[in-house]
Amino acid sequence: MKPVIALVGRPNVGKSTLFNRLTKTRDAIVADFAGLTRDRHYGDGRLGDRDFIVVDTGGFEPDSTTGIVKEMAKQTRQAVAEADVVVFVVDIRLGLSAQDQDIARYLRTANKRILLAVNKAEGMSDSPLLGEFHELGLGEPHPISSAHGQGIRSLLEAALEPFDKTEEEFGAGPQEDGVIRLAVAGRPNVGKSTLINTWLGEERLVAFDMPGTTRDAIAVDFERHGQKFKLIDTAGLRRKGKVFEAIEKFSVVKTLQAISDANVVLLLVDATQGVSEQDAHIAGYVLDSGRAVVIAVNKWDAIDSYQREQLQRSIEQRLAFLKFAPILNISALKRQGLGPLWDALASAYSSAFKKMTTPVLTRLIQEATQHQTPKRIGAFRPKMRYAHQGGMNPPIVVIHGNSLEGITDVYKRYLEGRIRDHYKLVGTPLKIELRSSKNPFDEKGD
Ligand SMILES: Nc1nc2c(ncn2[C@@H]2O[C@H](COP(=O)(O)OP(=O)(O)OP(=O)(O)O)[C@@H](O)[C@H]2O)c(=O)[nH]1
Ligand SMILES: Nc1nc2c(ncn2[C@@H]2O[C@H](COP(=O)(O)OP(=O)(O)OP(=O)(O)O)[C@@H](O)[C@H]2O)c(=O)[nH]1
Repeated sequence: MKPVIALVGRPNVGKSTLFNRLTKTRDAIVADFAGLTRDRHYGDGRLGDRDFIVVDTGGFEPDSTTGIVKEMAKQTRQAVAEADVVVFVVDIRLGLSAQDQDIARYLRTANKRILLAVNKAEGMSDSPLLGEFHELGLGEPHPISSAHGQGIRSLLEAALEPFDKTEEEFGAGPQEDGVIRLAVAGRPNVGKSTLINTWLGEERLVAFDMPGTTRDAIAVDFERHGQKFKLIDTAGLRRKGKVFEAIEKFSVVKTLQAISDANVVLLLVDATQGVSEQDAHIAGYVLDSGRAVVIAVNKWDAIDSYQREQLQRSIEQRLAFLKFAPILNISALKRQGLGPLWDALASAYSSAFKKMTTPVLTRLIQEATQHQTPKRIGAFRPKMRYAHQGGMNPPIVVIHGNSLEGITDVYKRYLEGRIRDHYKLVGTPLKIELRSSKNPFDEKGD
């Protein structure tokens, strides 16, 4: 599982700036789409080949007892509880404050790995001002400048140090071993546990590991018609373990971790509620992850035909950015639509791991160009030469050529459509990467 880093500190010390710096290195699979709501409090980060999740918290005032401030403190506590590492951010220009002392006192009791980041320290890495932060009793202060990107790498290295190298901690990444790693995501009450209990009542349960610690995900292995599945970290089953009774019902962190450990995500939407803001958020995380997706509208039995029509339209609109995902209507309670759902999950998995050869991909892009030439931008017309597969789950197609920076998003989508049609890809995003030869003059004339 990806380690989780929570950023904590009083308002205005630069947490959001640090968050943006830690998360912007990851390139999102697609650009902005209408309807895609991104949550600025959770993001994916990467250091070398190590992935992690960053959680930004509102300004933290541990003793506040009222209104919105109290709510912020509650969310911060949850973020700390779910984190593997807490980065406590302070401001060197304002110096150590009583509030910092309060936060430090709270953090020392939280029983977590804590790193102290002294922000706004550009050009001050040797400053004697750093010394006073030792008082917090949280170890060596790390001088950083979030705004200027100084000291960030060594802070991250220290943060991720306990997770070094063990592949398990970072998730083995997408694997194709015939076992479909499946995460069921959806907001509380959508019917996750009903669906899972229905499945597990009907299919052959192979193994069920109760987690030993909060870091372990629950994984349930089962088989259907000879196809092996591994169900990852399901909220409904978690409820039965008495160890976890105190955990919030819905956790973004757990959802993000489960999504990144999965090959295929089943996104459940509640037919009686429509697509909520929270559904759109979860869908946004799924999109960013690059995982295969199937959308199932549960409780289909509970709405009438007029509502069904309305709902279908609103799903198509609000989740338009997941239009590669098939949408199925099911009733977990009445056991309806479950056969087609299995088929959709299996097709999404095989699409995500589709093998695409260089000759076929190259032929596809050549045919696409013959059919519709990319527009000339400036002096050069983009010229695609060949394409090969660069990854799976999601499938990545890398196209090589000249002046490819001139290829527009519209043209990219056109190429994507042609590749999708040829390979009959359903339920998986497809990523296209363009690599231009450095100097178009070098190959002029051919
Ligand atoms: N000089 C300097 N200023 C910084 C640095 N990082 C952030 N700032 C500035 O500090 C101010 C607060 O930054 P934010 O990132 O919004 O702080 P925050 O802790 O997220 O604040 P809240 O959203 O109120 O919790 C902004 O004006 C930033 O430009 C830094 O490394 N150096
Ligand atoms: N009509 C109808 N009700 C359903 C269906 N599936 C679940 N429900 C009901 O929806 C409610 C919530 O179901 P749960 O399975 O507990 O939902 P959950 O997503 O696991 O909820 P949390 O555990 O709170 O995250 C229960 O009252 C279920 O009986 C369905 O297909 N049709």
